[in-house]
Amino acid sequence: MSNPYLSYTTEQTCTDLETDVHVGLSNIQDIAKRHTVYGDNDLAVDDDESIVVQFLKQFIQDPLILLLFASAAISILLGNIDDAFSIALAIFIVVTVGFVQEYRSEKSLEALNNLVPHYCNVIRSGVSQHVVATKLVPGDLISLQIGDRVPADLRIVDAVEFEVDESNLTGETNPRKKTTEPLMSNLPLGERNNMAFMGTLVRHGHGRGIVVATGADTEFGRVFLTMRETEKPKTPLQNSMDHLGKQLSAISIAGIAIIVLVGFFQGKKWLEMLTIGVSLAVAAIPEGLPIIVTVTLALGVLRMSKKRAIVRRLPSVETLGSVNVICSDKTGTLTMNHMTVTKMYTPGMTTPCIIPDGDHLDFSIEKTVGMNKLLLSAALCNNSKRHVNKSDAILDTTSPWAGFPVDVALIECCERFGLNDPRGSYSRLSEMPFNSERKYMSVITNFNSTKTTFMKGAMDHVLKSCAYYTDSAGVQHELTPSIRDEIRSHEMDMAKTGLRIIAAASGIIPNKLVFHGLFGINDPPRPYVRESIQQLMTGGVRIIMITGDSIVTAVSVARALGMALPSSDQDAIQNYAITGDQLDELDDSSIRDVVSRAVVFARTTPHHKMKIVKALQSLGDVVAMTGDGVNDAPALKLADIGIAMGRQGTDVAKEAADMILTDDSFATILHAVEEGKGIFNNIRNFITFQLSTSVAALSLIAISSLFGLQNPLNAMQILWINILMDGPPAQSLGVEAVDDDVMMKPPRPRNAPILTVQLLKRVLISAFIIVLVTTLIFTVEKKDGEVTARDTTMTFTCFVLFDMFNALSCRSETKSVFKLGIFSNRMFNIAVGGSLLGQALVIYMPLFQKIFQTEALGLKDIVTLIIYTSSVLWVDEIRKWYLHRKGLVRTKSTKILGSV
Ligand SMILES: Nc1ncnc2c1ncn2[C@@H]1O[C@H](COP(=O)(O)OP(=O)(O)OP(=O)(O)O)[C@@H](O)[C@H]1O
Ligand SMILES: [Ca+2]
Repeated sequence: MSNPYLSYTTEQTCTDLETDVHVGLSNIQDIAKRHTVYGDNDLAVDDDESIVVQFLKQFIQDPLILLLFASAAISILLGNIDDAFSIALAIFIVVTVGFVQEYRSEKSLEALNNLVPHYCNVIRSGVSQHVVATKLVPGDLISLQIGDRVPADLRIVDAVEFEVDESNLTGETNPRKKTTEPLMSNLPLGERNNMAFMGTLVRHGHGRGIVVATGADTEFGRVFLTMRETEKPKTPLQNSMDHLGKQLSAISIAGIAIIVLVGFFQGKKWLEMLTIGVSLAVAAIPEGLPIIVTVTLALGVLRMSKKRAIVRRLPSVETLGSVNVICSDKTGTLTMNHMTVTKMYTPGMTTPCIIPDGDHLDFSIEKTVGMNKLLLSAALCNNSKRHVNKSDAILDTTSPWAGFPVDVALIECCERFGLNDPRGSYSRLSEMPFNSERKYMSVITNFNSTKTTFMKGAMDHVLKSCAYYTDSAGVQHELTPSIRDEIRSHEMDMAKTGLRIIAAASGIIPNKLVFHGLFGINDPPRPYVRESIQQLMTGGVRIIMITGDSIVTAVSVARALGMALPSSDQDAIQNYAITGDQLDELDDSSIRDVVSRAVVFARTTPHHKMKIVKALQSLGDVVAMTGDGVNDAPALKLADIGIAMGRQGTDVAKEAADMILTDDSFATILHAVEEGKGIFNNIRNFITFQLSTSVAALSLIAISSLFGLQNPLNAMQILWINILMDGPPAQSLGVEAVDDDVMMKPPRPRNAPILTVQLLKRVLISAFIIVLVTTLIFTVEKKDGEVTARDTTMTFTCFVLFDMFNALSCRSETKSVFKLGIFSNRMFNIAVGGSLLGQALVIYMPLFQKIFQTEALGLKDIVTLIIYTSSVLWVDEIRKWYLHRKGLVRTKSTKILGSV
């Protein structure tokens, strides 16, 4: 499809869209009108099918339901209207419960899509504003910089080394350079160089563009609409659940076929056998299993989002429980990224001068000429800006300055020494901006018509460019090797206390600058990081720090945070820490050796992150990696779980990541890993519950058929049991709160099966008890030889109560429900309460009595049944107690005892 804006000049584009290339749209009413015409700039599409149609579809989708309908029809033909009515009602209930669950699962999946709002910078009335991208309208003027996601389809009106990565739209992996020139209007998507498309990512430079299409009208919107038709990819867990479901179906159908055949040969009524067979199939096949898994995953993700971790892809939830290495950057994730200068050093000082804490500007430190030169370089080589708008601040500081935290710390230090921002009097001729590869910043300025270079940054980089130094009196000397050593040893001393070191220099000859001294900058650890690291480590997760900072500073901070380092600095630095440069000199096998034991990677550039992740993965580790920058994106993609910083991270990093931390804090990763492990436990718990019910129901009928007994449960009762098994009680096991002890368990191996021997044993034990006791009750009740309504009611109620007690004990695999708190899962209480109420209606309400062929039971009956059926809980409690006694379960308390 051609696009007219391709061939328009920028002026024509503006005229056509009635906007301005410099100030953007200005009229608020006009913007509102455009918004009503074009709608929100997003891709949310209404479901084309009404909820009623979706519901009705359920009746014809499942072959088993159709079979049930058939048996209802046959019942009518044979004149058994009552039976037909009962079956029809049962179908209705089964389908409704299934539908409600599926509908809920879809709604919660939809909610996931709306968790990460996109922001963008729009210029309206000439003022730049940070707004949610959904509010954009055609004609809006957008400014974009490196790391941004393009919020709508734009005709570019301004481009400075502007390169956009369009791989998610065109598949082309090389970023495309953009221009403002008019082109032919029928170019293919990949060659439309004067346009930027929604969802693509800015990789270089900066630019501006006019919105020409929003929402579903964008190129991405078109692709999205066709994409929606194709099925959503499933997570590995969902796939294995589908697989498990199929296997169980095959087994059940074989079993049911045998039951029906045997019954038939025994001369039972074939219609009754057919109905029971089909109901049993409905009950024994856990068709609800995949749905409950999806809902559990989705609800887990929503819960995590409340704890500030936003999972962008459902499969990541599963991976979280398997993560055994977390690579974290230091600044901003482990530390606050809130920096203050606490020490200053100029050559000649015996000890660095300590800058007292506090806000007051007047303090009694004599500012030497040398210190003044140091401060001046730091102030001139600085990009911090005064806040225009307080609400713009991304950081929680009260500082009136915005910019790189190092720059802010330095300019604030200058202010405290009474040096007011001197940048106005020195015009800046050029700049080498700071980035994580360069590790310094320098500017060339013009003052009184002399060109002077000012530089600040990591010490090694600065010292390399210096040939002289100034002493406290400001006198210039040659930088001899012995002075260099002296400076290094002071740097070392300051870094050992965890301070980040920034050196500063200035001079007229670019490669022979004059060294002025060092700043020691404090960046306190974030709260709870130490505790989180501790908990993760006890849970068998290795924590690795990967930082751009110096090795000494990094080791010191790592140790303060309780990471696994020896107490001697020498030992720690030599054996457990390594710099990026050293890493570059190693071959693949030595790298693997290093990453298997190193705790700190210092002076790294973003490409080292990839190397480290690759090496860890080749060792079989499941790696989580944090990052924020454009250059971190490849490593984030590569890691098993890429974690982007929601506040300070770029859109590029966020798009590459699987999870986003909305508070940028390491402690949040702990919560996410906890949830990941917990969700997996919950899934296993309800599988245990469903399987034991299913096995018990199937065996009960099978046994009575094989021994030529009458059926202990009729079709309606079996269907009712199915609702309990597949429905609310099972689902409520999926939202069980994460157990405290979960972090004591080691991460789950990458491909660990869900059905373990232990789980199957537990299923079989419970099923065995249920079948045994239920058969017993049935035989005792029908002593008179005749199966009466009372007999089946007792058997039926017995089975249902068993199911409830079984659900209760399935709330945890290893922990006593009395320790969990019997009423601590609210959804469980509601589900079980509802089920019991339903059961009461079924046996006491005349209408239902007729349908289910039941009879009212006396209080004594109920008490007897409760006593019998609680056995399944007691036996499981004994099993749990035994596990603890044998020390087969690690809990918080055993660990604490063990470590004392
Ligand atoms: N704004 C700046 N100007 C000049 N030099 C800087 C600036 N910020 C940091 N540095 C220097 O660059 C070094 C490395 O910074 P870099 O940004 O690579 O690490 P970081 O990203 O802050 O740390 P981490 O990787 O732990 O988040 C610092 O140790 C410091 O010496
Ligand atoms: Ca960083």
